This record gives sequence, C-alpha cells and structure tokens, in this order.
Amino acid sequence: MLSQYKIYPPETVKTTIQLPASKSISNRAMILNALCLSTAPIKNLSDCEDTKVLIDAFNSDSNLFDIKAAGTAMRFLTAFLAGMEGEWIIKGTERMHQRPIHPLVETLTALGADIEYLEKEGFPPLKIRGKKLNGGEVYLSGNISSQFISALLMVAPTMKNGLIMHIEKEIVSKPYIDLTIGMMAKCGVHVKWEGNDITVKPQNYKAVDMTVEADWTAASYWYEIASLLPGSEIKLLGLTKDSMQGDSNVVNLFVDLGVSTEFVVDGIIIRSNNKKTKKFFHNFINEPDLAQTFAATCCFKKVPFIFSGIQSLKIKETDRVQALINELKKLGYILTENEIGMLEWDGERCIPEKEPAIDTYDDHRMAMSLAPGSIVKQSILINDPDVVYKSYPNFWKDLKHAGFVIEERK
Ligand SMILES: O=C(O)C1=C[C@@H](OP(=O)(O)O)[C@@H](O)[C@H](O)C1
Ligand SMILES: C=C(OP(=O)(O)O)C(=O)O
Repeated sequence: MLSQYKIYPPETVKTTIQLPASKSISNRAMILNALCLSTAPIKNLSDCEDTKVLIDAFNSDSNLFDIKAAGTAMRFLTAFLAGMEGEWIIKGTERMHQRPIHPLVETLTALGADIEYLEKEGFPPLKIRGKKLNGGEVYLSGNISSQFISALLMVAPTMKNGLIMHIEKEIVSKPYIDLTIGMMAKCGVHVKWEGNDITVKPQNYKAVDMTVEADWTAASYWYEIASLLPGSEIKLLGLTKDSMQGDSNVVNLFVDLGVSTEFVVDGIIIRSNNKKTKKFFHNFINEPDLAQTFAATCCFKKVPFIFSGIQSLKIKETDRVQALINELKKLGYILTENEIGMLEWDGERCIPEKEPAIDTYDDHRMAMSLAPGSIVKQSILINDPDVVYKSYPNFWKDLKHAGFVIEERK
C-alpha cells in the first residue's frame, strides 16, 4: 500500500541497536548449504525480503520462482538451477527484468547450460533446463556485477571439469567476491585467484555450521545519524573487527566525517566527534552500497564531495545516481554527474521545496540514507517507506527506538 512517513529527529541519540543480519552472507549461506546437502539450520539468517524469496524458492514445490527485487537471489539461483536436473523458470519485479544477466547466462551456456530468455534478450525472466554442467575455461567481464562471478564460483566445484575464469576489464564490488571465496573455504572448497584468473577444481563441499554476521551496510545509516547529531553514542550489536564484509570499511570512511568507532565484545560503539573534512573524496568501486549514505551525509553536513567508481549504481534497484540527484535537489543540493561513474557536489545550493517528499524508487537505500536528513531539516517526508524490507525490515522500528518520531500518512 502506498504510504508516507513524516520523521522528526530526537535531540540526541544514546541507544543500542540490534542490526539485521547480512543479506549477502545469508543468501550465500543458503546456496552453499544446498550444495553441501546440509540440513543444519543457518544461525541468524536474515529475515529481509531478499533472503525470504530465496527461502521460498528452496521450500517451493513449484518450478517457477519469483525472486522479486533480489539481485543476489536472481543471479545465484540462475547458476544453481543451471546445474540441477529439471526445468525451471525464474522471474522477478519489473525492475529485475531490466537488470542485466547476459554475462552470467552466456558464461553458463559456454559451460554446458541450457538457458532461454523468456521476454527480452539478455534479461530475466529465464527458462532453465538444468543438467550437470561440464565446466571449462571462460572469459567474463568484471565491470557489470560481481554477483555473476560469485554465482559461478559457488557452483564451480560441482562442474565435471571445474572452472577456469579469466576476468576482463575492471572488477566492480571485489570484496563481495572475496566474501564468496571466504565462505566457500569454510565449506572446505579451495579457489585459486591469481591476477585476473580464477581456478576452481572439481571438489566436494563439506557441511558446516553457518552463522550470519550483522550487516555493515545497515550500520552505515547509524554512522550517518551519529555524524549529523552531536553527542550521539550508539551501540551496534553483532559487528566484529574481522568481518568478511567489504562495507566494514565504513569505520575508516566516517573518521573524516566525525564518527569514531570502538570495538567491544558484542559489537561496536560509535560516537560523534567534531571532525569534519573540507572535502570528501572516495572511489566507491569496492563499496557501491555505501555511496548513497555518503552522498546524503556530505550534503546534510555541508561537505562538498567527489565520488568515483559508482558506475554500477545505475543498474541497481533504480538508477541510484539519478535518484540522488533528483531527491537531494528537492532538499536544496545540486549534485552533478559529469561523467558516468562520477558524482560531485561542489557545495552549490538551490531553494529547497517547501515540504519536500522524498521518492524512494523501490530502493531501500534511498529511504534509509535520506531519513537521517530529518536531523538537519527538522523533519522529512519519505514516500513508500516499506521499501526498507529489502534488507532491513526493522529500520523504522529501530529509528523509533532511538527516539525519532514517525507519523504515518496514508
Ligand atoms: O554479492 C553481493 O552480495 C552483492 C554485490 C554487490 O552487487 P554488484 O556486484 O552487482 O555491484 C552489492 O551491490 C549487492 O548489494 C550485494
Ligand atoms: C544492490 C543491492 O542489492 P541487489 O543487487 O542484490 O539487488 C543492494 O542491496 O543495495
């Protein structure tokens, strides 16, 4: 149902938050558990929509799966089902049917898979006639989505001849590939990555107990709040220093934006301090999901910025670059995309709309990164706030717990 939230900030935030579990780890754990033929329950599995669609697919008697808006579920399941005896159909939301999948489909086809595009060439929905894959040697572009590489890697040890993958062009989101390889290693499978070549020999997975870490990307919205609200002290449960998630780099990136981090036994404590850089520069190629948090934080803190490495943002839940430009303009900030992969704010302002309502474009991260703007704008309106279910179903409940007031308007 369409709805809108009006959000008012507290004076300061001193609270403890139980973060959601990582959807990236949850969805890898589900695929690996299935490949290990393990029946052991995964501990702390995420309850977010992106994980639910995968759970539903695994529990379904049907051969038709609707993975809605979950990129990981779409890509991981395509590779998984390509090697599973049977005839399968995978579909998703309208936006999912516009997100590319051809590099994965072409590579799987070269490895022996039988996959058909049911609507537009190159995009979901897909019909898959699954069978044991031969494997072999393939070339794949690394500059569209790392999820293609992760999807192929997880099924690679089950292929008759294993897999040799030569990655061409710049690799986006590399820490997510490291995450995949790290989790495969925990299940007893060795992956060799040298330069641009990744080799996986045929191997057997070993069933292991899996526990999902708390989500560092979700933590970034709390860093934004601490950065904008002086005197904040927020304990975030479940995060660890030795995390496998690349977005744990949020700890270092927020140092210049006035947030310090203390690691404690059961998580971290973040505190606002007065540090504020004159200008913020970062290449987000390794942490694309953090870009919206930083664009919003910098504008609200009046810190001009230059971001690079954000080309993949254009093919996520929405064109996130355009969405940021549109919505931050409503609040009085003029951002520019001078070339693909870049986003800049030189401090230019315009007159904000009188009562701006932020559109969220079916993108959870638009809602979560802009809601903290209530701190500097006294209040903020967020349209279709339910989008947060994709990765952080309790986001609004947690904001209320932290002292924000949320009025629902229908
Ligand atoms: O493998 C993963 O779990 C993910 C990889 C990234 O996508 P891309 O590789 O498409 O950039 C990231 O944006 C997404 O939220 C989760
Ligand atoms: C890009 C994202 O998800 P996905 O690509 O898995 O749909 C995200 O959660 O920010």
